Amino acid sequence: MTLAPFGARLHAALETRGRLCVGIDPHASLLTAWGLNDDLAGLETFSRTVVEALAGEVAVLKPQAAFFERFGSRGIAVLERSVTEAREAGALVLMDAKRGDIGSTMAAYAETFLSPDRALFSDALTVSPYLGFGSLQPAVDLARANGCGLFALALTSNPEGHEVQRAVGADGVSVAQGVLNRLAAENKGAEPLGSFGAVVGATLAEAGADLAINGPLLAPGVGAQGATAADLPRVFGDSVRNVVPSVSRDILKHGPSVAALRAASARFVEEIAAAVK
Ligand SMILES: O=C(O)c1cc(=O)[nH]c(=O)n1[C@@H]1O[C@H](COP(=O)(O)O)[C@@H](O)[C@H]1O
Repeated sequence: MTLAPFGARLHAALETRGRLCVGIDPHASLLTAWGLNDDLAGLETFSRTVVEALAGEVAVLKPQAAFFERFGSRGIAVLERSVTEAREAGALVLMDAKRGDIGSTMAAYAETFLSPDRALFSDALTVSPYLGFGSLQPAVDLARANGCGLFALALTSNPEGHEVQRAVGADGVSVAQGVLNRLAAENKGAEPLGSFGAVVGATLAEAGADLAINGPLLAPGVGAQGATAADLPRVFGDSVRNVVPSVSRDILKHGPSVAALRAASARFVEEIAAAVK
């Protein structure tokens, strides 16, 4: 079955389920706070609970691969099941693996996450463009062919990102703006929304870049990193209509109660809707 383009699927999901991505980040401290052990069984219970609570509710779930990789191949098996079950329950899955390498290796990463016949097949993948945006071409091509999306790191939520991303090249264009321009080119003419998104932290004092890429803008940093829904219009300006705020710890801390997880994510959806008119 061929999927419709990711941008169109995301646009529809945001309209029907609300504008929110929830991260599945099984931190050791969260497992402990949920009364679980920091082991494979704890990981399994945590992930199953988040998927059960939220995959039928929120537009996007974003598993953070690092927390599953901590447990080796059996942790990755848990990740595989989480992805499959979340997709079956109707959530779009954005795999947060931040892959980026030379083109020939990038092709293998793309196959892993963006080929429908692979166990970790996801609707979209976070990618790092810092080996040069062109090195991502195999992922761009496979995503386009299979109805998937990419989110390229442009202006990340952490303070250290600035030294690389705000650097200005000989042409007077910042590194981040260069990434945004390449994404805009990939999204040209796409309706209602392109499939090639940027990551732009909600924690930024200001974007200081042209965010009109005709694609989604993933905005981590809301909650535990200090940003709030009210910050979004200031950071994103007119492009706020394409923002997809992402929250992990500030929702996950409400578990293990399924009802409390749902209530916390519903509160964020409401706050975001009120801030992003
Ligand atoms: O790509 C990301 O999702 C991401 C990019 C970024 O600039 N900053 C950022 O925090 N993230 C991820 O978003 C999540 C943030 O988690 P919380 O701070 O708990 O909401 C983590 O999984 C990060 O790896």
